[in-house]
Amino acid sequence: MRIDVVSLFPEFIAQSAAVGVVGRAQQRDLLDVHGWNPRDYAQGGYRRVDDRPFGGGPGMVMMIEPLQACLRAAREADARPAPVFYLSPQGAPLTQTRVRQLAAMPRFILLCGRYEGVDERVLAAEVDAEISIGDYVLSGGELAAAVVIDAVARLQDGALNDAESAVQDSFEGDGLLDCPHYTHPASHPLGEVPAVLRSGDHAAIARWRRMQALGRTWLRRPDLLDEAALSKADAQLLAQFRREHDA
Ligand SMILES: CN(C)c1cccc(CNc2ccc(C(N)=O)cn2)c1
Repeated sequence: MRIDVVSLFPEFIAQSAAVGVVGRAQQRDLLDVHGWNPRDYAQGGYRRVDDRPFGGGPGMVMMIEPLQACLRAAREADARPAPVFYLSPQGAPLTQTRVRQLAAMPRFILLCGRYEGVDERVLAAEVDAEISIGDYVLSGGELAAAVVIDAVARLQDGALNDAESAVQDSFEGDGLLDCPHYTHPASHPLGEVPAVLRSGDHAAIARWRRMQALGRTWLRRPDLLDEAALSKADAQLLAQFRREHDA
């Protein structure tokens, strides 16, 4: 998979994509992240990339020309068609379902805004969809781009080794929150590890973990818990959790 990122700070993107799971995915040729700087496509001595907003008001707006030239260069760097996604607070909220869709694409381009954003005509002409990583404002789209890249990278086949891919089975797999996790020591002043996890009874362990995931989703994020989507076994486990919780 190839991801091209248009940003005034491409070094930020390159550095964040060089470490951890994303860096390893690149080393394994599962992913290619390329940064592009609109300033390299700005004409004139000052290499201007932003200007004052029409209609007045604070801040600056990123200009059309450098962005359009930079997007063209990024698009033409690879023969495959490339959707362009703009990271902005006005975008569609990023969900794991959306991450799975993005992770299945051969390539896409991420456009990172700075200042007050980009000229609306660029969005209309060049951007296929806007993505928001949450309802808050950052000083630039780069951190949001890094989030998208990380979430997509870990879904590439071969990116996670067995120890890490356990997480895929929980929230990412079925829309529930994760169950609690414990490791050595079994006894500690902070408390004991639940006995079931040390019982060796793998069916009971799987049931307990599922019940915990269902229960925690019910307690913390009932909006994620679509009763209809629950199997009969899930509904029974959740009912048992709620009985024990209310007891
Ligand atoms: C209107 N405005 C301030 C603005 C408009 C566009 C881009 C930016 C760059 N900052 C970002 C980008 C994304 C997110 C997110 N939530 O995904 C948060 N902040 C700011």
